[in-house]
Amino acid sequence: MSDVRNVAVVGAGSWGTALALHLARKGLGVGLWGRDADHVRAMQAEGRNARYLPDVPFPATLEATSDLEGLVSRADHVLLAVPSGGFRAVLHRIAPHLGSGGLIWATKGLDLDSTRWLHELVLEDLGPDRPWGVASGPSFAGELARGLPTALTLASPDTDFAEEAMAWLAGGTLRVYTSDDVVGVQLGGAFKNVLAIAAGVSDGLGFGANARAALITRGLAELMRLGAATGARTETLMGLSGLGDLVLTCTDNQSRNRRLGLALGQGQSLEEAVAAIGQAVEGVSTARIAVAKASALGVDMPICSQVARVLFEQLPPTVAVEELLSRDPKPEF
Ligand SMILES: NC(=O)C1=CN([C@@H]2O[C@H](COP(=O)(O)OP(=O)(O)OC[C@H]3O[C@@H](n4cnc5c(N)ncnc54)[C@H](OP(=O)(O)O)[C@@H]3O)[C@@H](O)[C@H]2O)C=CC1
Ligand SMILES: O=C(CO)COP(=O)(O)O
Repeated sequence: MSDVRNVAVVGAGSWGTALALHLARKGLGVGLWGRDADHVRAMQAEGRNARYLPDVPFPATLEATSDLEGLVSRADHVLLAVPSGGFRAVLHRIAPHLGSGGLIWATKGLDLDSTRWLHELVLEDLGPDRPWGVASGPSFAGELARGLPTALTLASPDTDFAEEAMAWLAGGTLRVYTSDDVVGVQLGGAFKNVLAIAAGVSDGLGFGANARAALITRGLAELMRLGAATGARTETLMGLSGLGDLVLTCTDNQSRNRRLGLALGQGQSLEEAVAAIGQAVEGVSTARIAVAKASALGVDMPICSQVARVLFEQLPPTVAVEELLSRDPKPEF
């Protein structure tokens, strides 16, 4: 039984709100920070997050706030759920105000400017003594928010902290597994978004189930090669935060990354598609990072590279697929 009573959830989008709802339903006191004061006032007045999860009312134990510094200074632990593009700035902002507890983030992505893993930013800002961990896995916000069964992996270099965090995060319909493979868990969560765009493009072009399954498995091969070059463990990439999340987001239209790909495959521009989705589509910036990592590490990532060319070089999706199919023959592994 955990003695954690108060958790600060930073980021009042879909995922932060879903996690906050889950924790509040477990009986924890949860403060949910949103950056937009008008949005926070609306959540306080309506007792729900009409912008991101309109159908799920807040329990009495969940309070929205725009006082970030006050919230994190009072919390036993902090759960960060902002998009990767805002991670660094929010981390800088909260670092001087954290209480004595740990930091967990549920962001999927890397730092675009530096292409560094988020745990490297955390170590730089919070130093070696602050316990931290990253939570990732196949988890659509709407499903967790509605109390549907979900499983995540929580990775931390500190095994005791991972077990403690698991105790207050898990329960009800959320099962949490621990891991110490912090690179593997971040790698799967981030780069599957690029592959979900690829699967969406394929389906948007009207290609069939064969093509989708090929993209998922050859995409997994790209994750494995990147993992081998960065120290991730194969079993992590075959687990919830790798294959689990890859299959989820490549096959279900709740995925915003897959929906972006569908729209591109059906002829929409990147700008039109991102605007229509209106929420974080992390695979766009992660596609740039994939190209940078593949080149810096000498890793072959043809699907991720073609996604980046479709996104940023106006390569027509049909040509991207033709080029993938006409690559030189080679052994599967
Ligand atoms: N949604 C999901 O099912 C899941 C999402 N994730 C991950 O969680 C992270 C957050 O995504 P999600 O909640 O879905 O995104 P949403 O688009 O639903 O919400 C984004 C939230 O972050 C805020 N925000 C946007 N940019 C910044 C910034 N620069 N600084 C501070 N806050 C910012 C937005 O504020 P505003 O409303 O004012 O724009 C909004 O509250 C992503 O990394 C995503 O991959 C992980 C698992 C599941
Ligand atoms: O990461 C997610 C589910 O695990 C959410 O995927 P999207 O960001 O593509 O919606």
